[in-house]
Amino acid sequence: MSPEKTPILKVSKLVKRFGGFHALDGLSFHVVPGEILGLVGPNGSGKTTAINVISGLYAPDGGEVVFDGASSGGVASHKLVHRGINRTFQVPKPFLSLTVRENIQVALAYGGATGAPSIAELLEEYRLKEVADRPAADLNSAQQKMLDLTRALATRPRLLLLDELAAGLNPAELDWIAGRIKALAATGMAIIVVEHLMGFIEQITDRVIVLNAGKEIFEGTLATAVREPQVIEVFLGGEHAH
Ligand SMILES: Nc1ncnc2c1ncn2[C@@H]1O[C@H](COP(=O)(O)OP(=O)(O)OP(=O)(O)O)[C@@H](O)[C@H]1O
Repeated sequence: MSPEKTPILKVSKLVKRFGGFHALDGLSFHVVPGEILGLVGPNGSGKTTAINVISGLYAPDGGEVVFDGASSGGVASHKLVHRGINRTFQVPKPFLSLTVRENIQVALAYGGATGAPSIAELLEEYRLKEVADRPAADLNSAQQKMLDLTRALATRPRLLLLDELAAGLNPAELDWIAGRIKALAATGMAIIVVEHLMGFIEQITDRVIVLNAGKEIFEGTLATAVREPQVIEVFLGGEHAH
């Protein structure tokens, strides 16, 4: 990460409520181009909600999201895709009856991004070539995750949000996808990773934000985070999100 770079995303005092419950309670952070930022924290601490607000799935109830110098909070997902934000889902939802190739074709057409990778490149790079002409319904869960990633990449995001992409992958697959994610960041893409697998987070992130109850309780490297008493307490069940 180059600290002198201008952030591509700035989140300030973000609030998201569900009824009276504050899933995000004044969250602030930024990410710069080429950086891989980890969002970690116990179950229910607000990680996926943060991704959902930044990607336009939910409008914030307070605070500000600024992407590439313009306010983006409350802007619909499809508009944000065209502005350069895309994401993967904890549970991918491909068009099950379409083939893998057709799913990627739909994303390429939808994104309409100049300089987007080709279908052939995406199939090759994300190990989907062998299953290209099979319906997405036939894929195993690791392949579904890769299809979801290629769908996002087909729109050529400048900010990519990865929500538990690594969950369910075996150690060899984890190493391989860590390399792919680092290669994407090396092209200048900003990447936010939500993940429970700490080894994986340590391997790929430049910096982490630790969340608890919708607030940041730590910002820095994971190696430092795991020595912070407040972080340890939260993970071991002291002052917990629930
Ligand atoms: N659509 C929703 N309606 C009501 N409550 C919600 C909704 N989405 C999230 N929540 C609540 O907000 C809190 C934060 O959820 P969120 O999914 O962001 O946590 P998380 O840190 O991603 O957790 P996990 O690690 O388990 O995925 C939880 O208590 C959750 O139940």
